[in-house]
Order: sequence, then C-alpha cells, then structure tokens
Amino acid sequence: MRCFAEGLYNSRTVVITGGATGIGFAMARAFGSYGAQVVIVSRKEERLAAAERRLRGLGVEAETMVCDVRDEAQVKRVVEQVVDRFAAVDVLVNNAAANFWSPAESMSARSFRTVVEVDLYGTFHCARAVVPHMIDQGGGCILNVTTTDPHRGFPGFAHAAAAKSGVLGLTTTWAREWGHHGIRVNSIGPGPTPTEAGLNGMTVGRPDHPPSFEIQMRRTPLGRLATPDDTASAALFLCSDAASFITGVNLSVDGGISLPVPSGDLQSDPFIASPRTPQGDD
Ligand SMILES: CCC/C=C/C(=O)SCCNC(=O)CCNC(=O)[C@H](O)C(C)(C)COP(=O)([O-])OP(=O)([O-])OC[C@H]1O[C@@H](n2cnc3c(N)ncnc32)[C@H](O)[C@@H]1OP(=O)([O-])[O-]
Ligand SMILES: NC(=O)C1=CN([C@@H]2O[C@H](COP(=O)(O)OP(=O)(O)OC[C@H]3O[C@@H](n4cnc5c(N)ncnc54)[C@H](OP(=O)(O)O)[C@@H]3O)[C@@H](O)[C@H]2O)C=CC1
Repeated sequence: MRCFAEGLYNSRTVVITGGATGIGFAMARAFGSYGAQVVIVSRKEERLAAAERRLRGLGVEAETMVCDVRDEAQVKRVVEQVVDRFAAVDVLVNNAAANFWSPAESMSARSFRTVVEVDLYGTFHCARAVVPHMIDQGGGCILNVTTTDPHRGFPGFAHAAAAKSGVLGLTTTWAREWGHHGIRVNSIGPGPTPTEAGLNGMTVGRPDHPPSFEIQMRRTPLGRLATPDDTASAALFLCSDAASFITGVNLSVDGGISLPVPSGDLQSDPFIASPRTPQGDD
C-alpha cells in the first residue's frame, strides 16, 4: 500500500538502530522506498549484510555500520562516519532493543541491566551523539521505539517496562529541550508483533500460557496482531513534514489493545491476577 507522496524522503538521511531485522527492517524498507538514504546499525555483521542485500535488491540506498548502542564511544564513531558520508542526519530511529521473559522475583541484576543498557542507555547514547549535528543543521527528527503504554505494567518484563518507561521520559523531556532547535522527538509504541524476536521474547520459558500471542490477538479490538509494516507506516508519518507540529507524543500502533479492559472481561483475562482469598476469612 502506497499511502504517501512518492519521493517524500528524497535526500533525507535516516539512521535506524536495529534496522536489520523485524520492525526496524520494515522501517528501513519503508523510508528507503520513499527515497531516503538509510543507514542501519546493529551488532551482527552478517545480519546487516543480509539486510543490506535485501534492501538494495528493492532499490533502496542502504548502508550498514556495526555498532553496539550500549557503547558510547562506538556510537559517536558511527555518527561521525554517517555525517562525513551524508553531511547530515535528518532522522534517527532508536529501535534497537533487548527483551526476554523473566519473572521479577528471580530476575538477576545483570538481566535487568542488560535490557536497560540496550533500550534506555542505547537511546540516550544515539540521541546524544546525533543532536549536536541536528542543532548545527537547523533541525531533525528523533523517533524512539517504546511499546504500547509501558506504564500499565508488563508482568514478566520488568526490565523492558522500566527501560521503555524511561524512554518515554526522554521523549517528552527532549521534545521540550530541543524543540527550539527545530528538533522534534516522538515515540512510537508497537502492539504485540510476531517478529522472530518478539515471539521468542514473549513466549520462551513461560510456563503459564504458551501461545501468548494468541491471547494478545483476542484482546485486541481490531482483531489481529500488529505487523512491522503497521509501525513503519506510522513512523513515516511521524517523521514527515505532515507531522511538523507534533512533538513529545507516544503514538500507539496496537489495534486498541492498550485501551482499558472492560470490567466484564476481567474474569477471563489471563493477564490479570486472580483475586486473593482474604486471610482468616472462612
Ligand atoms: C514490554 C516491552 C515489549 C518489548 C518487546 C521487545 O523488545 S521484542 C524485541 C526483543 N529483541 C531482542 O531481544 C533481540 C536482542 N536480544 C539479545 O541480544 C539477547 O537475547 C539478550 C537480550 C540477552 C542480550 O544479550 P547479551 O549477550 O548482552 O546478554 P547475556 O547473554 O550476557 O545475558 C545477560 C543476562 O540476561 C540473562 N538472559 C539472557 N537471555 C535470557 C533469557 N532468554 N531468559 C532469561 N534470562 C536471560 C542472562 O542469563 C544474563 O543474566 P545472568 O545469568 O548473568 O544473571
Ligand atoms: N515485537 C514486539 O512484539 C514488540 C516490539 N517492540 C519494540 O520494537 C522494536 C523492534 O523489535 P523487533 O523488531 O520485534 O525485535 P528485533 O530483535 O528484530 O529487533 C531488535 C534489533 O535490535 C538490535 N540490537 C539488539 N541489541 C543491540 C545493541 N546492543 N546494539 C545495537 N543493536 C542492537 C538487533 O540486532 P543485532 O542482534 O544485530 O544487534 C535487532 O536487529 C524494539 O524496540 C522493541 O522493543 C515493542 C513492543 C512489542
């Protein structure tokens, strides 16, 4: 489906972290198909090479750079290379993330730190490296990938919920701090999306309800799961001039799953804990 003007992103440089797979790849393909020069960065060279081949095969002007977003020095180097090569960074998409199911009472500090370092520190490092260039060039756009309403609580994902809530705080704060430089900062919250990583993160190791994506689908008013292209289309809008007066928002792309659950559904909702029997009440 081609919803936007052809050439919408001509001559724009778009950097996407974690752009070789899943939702990030769909965003790279989408921005590239509307004319952007796309730079995808992540840790695994072979994944990047495969993604670059696929994108170039589709006619997208794609480059790749190996980078672990947890490493501030690596991030700075990569951003310098992008600016040397393309003269500007018009859009930064902070999409790289880590996640796995882990009950809070047994989650190790290292597990917690691993996810927070990728999602929250990674977002900080990338934005921090790019923004001086955006200020010099008179503006730009940062899009952080969060999740659908991280404040509502995600049992089994305390690390990701904390990290993504933190990213929301960065989004609103940066929107205020950098708005007068012409820099817009928004975030986008995909609903459950059965990417390979999403499937693993949501289901591996969970003893309670194995096909959790099926449950998520039943809880979604629009009756299906999100696709990577759903999020990519919303990203195209938010980073375009059509959204030139939008900053500091988190746009949920979730088919309505984050809407409050009607009280009649509570009994059958496996994501809501059963009421406890009051102590000593026979
Ligand atoms: C709610 C928001 C919705 C978001 C959805 C998404 O993001 S979907 C997109 C999701 N996309 C992705 O996730 C893609 C990227 N994912 C990855 O790169 C890896 O899965 C990674 C997250 C572990 C990072 O690797 P790394 O090499 O940096 O880490 P490491 O191997 O050194 O381990 C560090 C600690 O974590 C522990 N631990 C690790 N795995 C598991 C597990 N399955 N189970 C339990 N624990 C696990 C491990 O035991 C260790 O703790 P310990 O034992 O020392 O106390
Ligand atoms: N799928 C879902 O259900 C949901 C996903 N999201 C969010 O959407 C985004 C994309 O998720 P999805 O496409 O499913 O998952 P993927 O795992 O496919 O995407 C994550 C990407 O991040 C990269 N990455 C991970 N760690 C690092 C790191 N330290 N430095 C650089 N890159 C890194 C990975 O590449 P590499 O291994 O090469 O480094 C990978 O390409 C994430 O922000 C996720 O939190 C939000 C809600 C739901």
